Amino acid sequence: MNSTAVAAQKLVEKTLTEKTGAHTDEAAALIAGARERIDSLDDRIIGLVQERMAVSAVIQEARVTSGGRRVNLSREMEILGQYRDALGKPGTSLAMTLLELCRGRV
Ligand SMILES: O=C(O)C(=O)C[C@]1(C(=O)O)C=C[C@@H](O)C=C1
Repeated sequence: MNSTAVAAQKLVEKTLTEKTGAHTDEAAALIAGARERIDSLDDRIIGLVQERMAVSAVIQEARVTSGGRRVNLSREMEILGQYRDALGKPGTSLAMTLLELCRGRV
């Protein structure tokens, strides 16, 4: 590497360190790699949420078309319990947000 390349590389490293909040290059590299995995997981989670919304709409449409109510509270209680059992109290909030996204899309 010539001196310009070394200077450019240093600039990149400094930026990476600043971006991650790490105090060593090693930690900055680890964090950058892990953030890529998180971005990929978040993409998949968003896709799954969108898929859940579509499936929920099919159920609600069938129920409403058959003369029933769009919302089914006993089923919502089951879902809230499942998330709370798996994730603790914040799981309940997550499930409520998911149900809010899924309700009313018929
Ligand atoms: O399972 C159902 O009966 C649904 O309508 C799906 C769903 C959900 O998104 O999980 C949505 C609305 C209901 O109030 C309960 C649950």
